[in-house]
Amino acid sequence: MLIRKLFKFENAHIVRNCSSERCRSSIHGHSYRVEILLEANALDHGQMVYDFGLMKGTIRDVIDAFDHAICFWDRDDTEYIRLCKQFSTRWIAMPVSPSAEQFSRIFFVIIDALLQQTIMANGEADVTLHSVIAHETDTGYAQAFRADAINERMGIIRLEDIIFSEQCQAEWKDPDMYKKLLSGKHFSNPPAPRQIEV
Ligand SMILES: Nc1nc2c(c(=O)[nH]1)N=C([C@H](O)[C@H](O)COP(=O)(O)OP(=O)(O)OP(=O)(O)O)CN2
Repeated sequence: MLIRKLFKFENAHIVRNCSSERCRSSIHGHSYRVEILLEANALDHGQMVYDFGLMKGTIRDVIDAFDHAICFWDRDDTEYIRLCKQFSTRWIAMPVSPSAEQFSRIFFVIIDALLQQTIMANGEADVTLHSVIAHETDTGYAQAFRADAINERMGIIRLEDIIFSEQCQAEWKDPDMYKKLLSGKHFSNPPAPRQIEV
């Protein structure tokens, strides 16, 4: 079974080398909508694949880091990158260009790692990330599956190569969240509620 939760953020970028002239040569913004699709073959004690409320922890935080931020490819012009950092306290450096396709891959890689490092507490069984859909506009989106996230031909995405500015990190509930993710630490879901006999 699949479940899906929608998140939203506003973000600015340039996508170098693309065919659309406006897109490659002018900083512009989008109201992104990101759909996170989780999959499981069994249900937890609440008879859910994964409580939507749990997705409003580290998963929501990491997506919210992109809100009101500028994203740039770390191979972009060094002066452009310097100015992004100078004029925006919220920025994210990415090892790939910020197209819708790469946003969906980036979110897949981060959220997959978050889920794998999360200790489940309410009987959730084999919950995995199925795919991530990044809507850049009302009319265009990209969907990344596992085979896309881990695909050298699309560019290698390592967690350590995604850099969040200090301000982005400071606004997380746990400012050390990404450092913990990088160091393989575990995240704990809230303790299971007392089971009600029915
Ligand atoms: N496959 C992709 N194509 C384009 C991307 C992308 O990420 N992946 N990005 C862009 C630009 O960022 C652009 O701003 C969005 O393009 P487009 O959909 O053409 O935008 P419009 O606002 O013109 O959308 P309409 O709904 O068609 O008016 C370009 N291409």
